[in-house]
Amino acid sequence: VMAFRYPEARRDLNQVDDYHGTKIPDPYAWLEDPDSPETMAFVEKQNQLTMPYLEGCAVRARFQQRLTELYDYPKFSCPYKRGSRYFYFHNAGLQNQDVLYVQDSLDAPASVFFDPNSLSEDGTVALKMGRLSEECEYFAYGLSSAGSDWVTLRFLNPVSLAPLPDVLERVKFSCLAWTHDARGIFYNCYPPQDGKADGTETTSNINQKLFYHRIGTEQSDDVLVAEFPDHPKWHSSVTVSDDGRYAVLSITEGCRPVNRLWYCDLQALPDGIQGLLPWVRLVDDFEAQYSYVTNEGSVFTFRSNLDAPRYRLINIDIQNPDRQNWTTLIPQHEKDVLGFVSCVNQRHLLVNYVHDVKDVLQLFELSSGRLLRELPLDVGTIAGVSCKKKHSEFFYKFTSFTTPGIIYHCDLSRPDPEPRVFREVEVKGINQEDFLTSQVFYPSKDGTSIPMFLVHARNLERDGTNPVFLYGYGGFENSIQPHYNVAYLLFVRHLGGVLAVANIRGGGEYGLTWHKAGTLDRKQNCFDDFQSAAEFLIRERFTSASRIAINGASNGGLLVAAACMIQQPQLFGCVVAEVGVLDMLKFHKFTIGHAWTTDYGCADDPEQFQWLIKYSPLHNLPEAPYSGPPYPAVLLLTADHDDRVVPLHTLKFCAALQRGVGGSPQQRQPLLLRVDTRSGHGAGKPTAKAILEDTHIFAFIAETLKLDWKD
Ligand SMILES: O=C([C@@H]1CCCN1C(=O)CCCN1C(=O)NC(c2ccccc2)(c2ccccc2)C1=O)N1CCCC1
Repeated sequence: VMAFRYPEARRDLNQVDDYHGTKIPDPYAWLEDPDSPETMAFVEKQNQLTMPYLEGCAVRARFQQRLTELYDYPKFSCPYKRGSRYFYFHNAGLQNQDVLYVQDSLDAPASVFFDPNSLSEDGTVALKMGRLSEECEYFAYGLSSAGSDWVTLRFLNPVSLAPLPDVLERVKFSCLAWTHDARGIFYNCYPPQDGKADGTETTSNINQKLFYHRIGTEQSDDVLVAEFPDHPKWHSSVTVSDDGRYAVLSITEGCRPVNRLWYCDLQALPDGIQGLLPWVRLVDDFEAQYSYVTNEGSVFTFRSNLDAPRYRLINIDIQNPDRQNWTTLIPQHEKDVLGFVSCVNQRHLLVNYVHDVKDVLQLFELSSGRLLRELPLDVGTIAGVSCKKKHSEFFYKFTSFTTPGIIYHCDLSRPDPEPRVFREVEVKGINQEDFLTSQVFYPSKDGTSIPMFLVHARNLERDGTNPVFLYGYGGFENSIQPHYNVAYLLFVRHLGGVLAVANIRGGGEYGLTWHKAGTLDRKQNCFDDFQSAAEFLIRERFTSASRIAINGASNGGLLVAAACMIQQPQLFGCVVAEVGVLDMLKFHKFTIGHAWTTDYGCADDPEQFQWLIKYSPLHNLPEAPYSGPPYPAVLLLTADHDDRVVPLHTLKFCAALQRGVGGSPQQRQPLLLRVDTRSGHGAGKPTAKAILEDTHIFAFIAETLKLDWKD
């Protein structure tokens, strides 16, 4: 008898697509319409099966109570000095959204500047972006609802807090750059589209445009300053230079770390910004990335990966723009990756390096590129920096798996500038001494050495029985560095687990070569690296296959749900796949999916179709009747307003999984789907939803791996 009766899902056997001569059935294509009664019924039935199971997990109540207790600690961002005042984000502990405060000095009383919690009952309206004009005349801010990428821009007077009537709609993936005269702001928006635009639609986002909005005017009067009708996939982003003179335009196509670099001398515009700007095309190809750092007159400094996969700083004098005149300000490091770079104190550069996935912070001289000093930092990650060229002081926030956050303050105008602890946050109830963080390097299938962080109790017995929570991402040059997560610590402390974070290829941990090695026709390297992590943990007697839970979200959902579960079902005991990319043949058709072809390729291309069909989760599941090794327990998560990775990926995959594997009598472990509502891909998720989701994830892991709570 089957352990679970899964909801029936209609299979439309007439739905067969032809990919360059190969016929591919797509029987659940009807699930691609989020608004059809049939799809809504499918979602309802899945939640009706899953929610009772999750509520019924033995440790759920205990985990939720403990997680809520430990989550309830005060959180602070670095302070940002704007004008004569300081602004910072703060969360008392369980507030759904962080609140923006302002104070006249670092030790003056603070008052609420902007509180997104007042904008919705359930905390699902989030402050996605905010920008004060140069002299603090105005505050521009973007709100998103229910987890969608769509943003509405509004403005307020930063002293009186009085709202302005200006409202800008259809904003998405936008820059927010004031001209220094504070008369207006550059931003991006999309043309009007048929149907909804609330984050539940799957309509493709193309033809993004760049506008200049003058304060006090209607959005319909905004000045179109850049558009690319011949390149519907292009994104543009403006930075106004530190001296306020130049609009620096970065043009990207998809998610490759490369961009064109155009600029406009705003002072040379006879009548100001009246139409398409006379952009000067400093770099007009997609060979490398150029990120504006600062400029001294006509000499611009860029962080670039041109002939430097681990990045370097180059200077370009726009009066002599030919490539042979470009110079190197800070050469590429022979091992470490150049991270963020910010100008501070007029003549210094605050420079971050990543050394074996751990952050380093150094101060350089802008004029010479000379290293001045290293700033002290424990083993971990810089979670935030606040500095401006015109300020002599700066702040940076340190975090790690066991440190919630330490904010440092450094003032370079002092004779002996030493960073000092500005704010250190403690978490009641967690003793940092209980945990041991280590970094190991393990061989992947092709012999490549892969870094992995481990966090476990000091007295861990390596007897092969410890449960493991193995997390990975593996794409888009996204590096997974140590970060504080209370749920991870509860898994270690109360479920006796080992947290493992594998820095697999596709990320940016070792620069472009690491990223490229996990993309396109080499995407299988990500899956090999992740499977090798599990094999290493078993070989080193941390654990055994049935005790391993793997988790990943977004591109990480592809990693776990698909490649690892399907390719090695016997290697894992539990899989939690969040908002995953699971239909690799059709992802480019929905919302912003077309931007991901830079990592994945596209099934429209015959050669790339061959790469994708080999690992696409939806297309590599067993067909019923299945008699292979039982699958791990599976929890699939998605949400109705996820317009980054639309829920259809997960819905179709769930239907195919439950039919292909769920019908087998050997399949004792659950294969479940939970679709959340008024929730999206993750950004801006309210605290209440985040706690509930982490509770469900770890309660499911505890239940299916049969873990007991230990106080
Ligand atoms: O969500 C994602 C991927 C991962 C990184 C951002 N992303 C995105 O899909 C971002 C979507 C929109 N977007 C671009 O298409 N280019 C970005 C960009 C930002 C960060 C990294 C790469 C590109 C951009 C826009 C304007 C100016 C400059 C850059 C951007 O925000 N995925 C979901 C699953 C697979 C990949």
